[in-house]
Amino acid sequence: MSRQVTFDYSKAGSFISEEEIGYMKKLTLDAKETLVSKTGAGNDFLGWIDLPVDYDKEEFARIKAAAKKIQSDSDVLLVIGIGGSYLGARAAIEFLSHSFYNVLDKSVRKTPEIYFCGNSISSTYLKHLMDVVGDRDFSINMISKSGTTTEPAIAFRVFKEKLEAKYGKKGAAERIYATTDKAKGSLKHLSDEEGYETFVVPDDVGGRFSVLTAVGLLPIAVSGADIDKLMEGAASGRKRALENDFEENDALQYAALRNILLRKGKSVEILANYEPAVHYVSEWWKQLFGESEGKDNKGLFPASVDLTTDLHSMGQFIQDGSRVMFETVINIDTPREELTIGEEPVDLDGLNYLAGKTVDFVNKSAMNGTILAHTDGQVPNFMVTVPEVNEFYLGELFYFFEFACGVSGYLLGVNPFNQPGVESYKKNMFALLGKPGYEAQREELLKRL
Ligand SMILES: O=P(O)(O)OC[C@H]1O[C@](O)(CO)[C@@H](O)[C@@H]1O
Repeated sequence: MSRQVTFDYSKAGSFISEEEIGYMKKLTLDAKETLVSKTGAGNDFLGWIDLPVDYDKEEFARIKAAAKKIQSDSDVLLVIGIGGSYLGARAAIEFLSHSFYNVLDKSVRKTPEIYFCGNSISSTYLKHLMDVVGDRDFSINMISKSGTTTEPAIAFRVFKEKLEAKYGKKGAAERIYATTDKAKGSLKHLSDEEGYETFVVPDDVGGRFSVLTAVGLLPIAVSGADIDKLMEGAASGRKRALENDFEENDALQYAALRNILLRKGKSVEILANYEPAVHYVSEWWKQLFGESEGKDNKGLFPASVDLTTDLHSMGQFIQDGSRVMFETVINIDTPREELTIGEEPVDLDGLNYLAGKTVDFVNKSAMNGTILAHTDGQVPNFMVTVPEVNEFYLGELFYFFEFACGVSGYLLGVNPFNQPGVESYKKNMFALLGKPGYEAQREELLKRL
C-alpha cells in the first residue's frame, strides 16, 4: 500500500473492546450517512465535503497569480483574520515551512515574510508588528467571512492606514486582497468601493472548515507551498473517508473511538505532537473540534501539548493527575531534516551512548516511552501517523480531521456546523464599548462590573 496518513488505536486496546467498537460502528455509519446525504443539522454548511474535487478553478488560478504578485512586490505579507479565518493558513505555513521562515535570509527563502494579526486585540502586538514591517514593501490579505469581526477589523484599519500613507489610496488598493463573502458584509462592500481584489469564502463552508478555500490557500501559496499538492492530498483523504469500509476507514474509526472513550468518562482529548512545526495544526484542530462539538452542555474538551517540551510541565498532570483524558499523538514518521549525534573523546556529558544515533531516534524513543507510560497511567492512546512533511499529507490530514469531526458531531447528537456560544462575549463586548443598539445591556453589565 502506498504511504498515507493513518490512524492506529492498538495502544488503546486495553480500554476499548472489539465488542464496543462493533456497537459504535453501526452508529458511526449512520452518522456518516447523515453527513454525506446532507440530511442532518447544519446541512447548509457541508460545502467542504466536496471542496478537494469541486472547487472554483478560475479562482484557484487567481489565487496563484495573486500569490506571485505578492511574492514579487512585497517583503512582508500581513495576514489578518481570526479563528477559522486564521488558523488553517498558519497551521499549513508553520507545518510546511522552515522552522525559522521569517528570519531566514530573503535570498534563501525567496518569498515574503508572513505575519498574522487581527487574532487578538493587543495594541502592543500591533505596534510591535508595525516596527517589524518598518518602511518595507508590504501587502495585506484581509480575511473575514462575515466581514464584521472586531479583532481583524481593527487590525485592518491600522494597517490600511499605514499602507495608504505609504502608497496612496490607489497604490494601497493594489496591495490589499480581501477574502470574504461573495456578496454581503462590510468587507465586501469596502472592497467593491475601493477596488480590492476579492476572493470568496463560499456560503456553505464555515470558517473552521475553510482552510482549502481562498481563506487558507492564498497565504499558503504566498509562502511558496504547492497548493495543487495540498488539494490532491485532501482529495485522497476524501476518497478514503467516503469510500472505505469502516475497517479501513481511519476517519470513521477515529470518530467512533473518541466517542467510545467520551462515553466512558474520558472528557478531554489531548492532541500531542513531537515536532514544533505541528503546534499550529493542533491550534487549528482545537477550533475545529471545540466549536463543532462543544455545545448543548456536551463535547470532548480539545486540548493540546507540544512534546517533549510539555512533558516537563504538563507531563506530570497527564501521567498522574485526574484521569479524565485520552491522548491522540500526531506522529511525523520521517522528519524533514536529520542530525546524527557525534562522539566526544571524553564523555563528560554522558551522551556517548547515543553517538551515531540520530536525534529523531531519540525523539521517537521518547515518544514510544511516553505512550507506554501514559497508557500505564490510564491515559488511552491513539496515533495519527503522517508519513512525512509535505503538502499532500497535510491535505490528507486536514480532510481526515474535518470528516471525522462532522461524523463525530452527529454521533454526539449536536449540530457540528454552528457556533451559537461564540456570540455571548461579543454581545457583552459591544455593550461595554457603547456600540449603538446595545444600550440596555450596557447599563446591566456596568452594574455588575
Ligand atoms: O471570518 P469571520 O467572520 O471574521 O469569523 C472568524 C471566526 O469567528 C467566529 O465566527 C467566532 O467568532 C469563528 O467561527 C470564525 O472562524
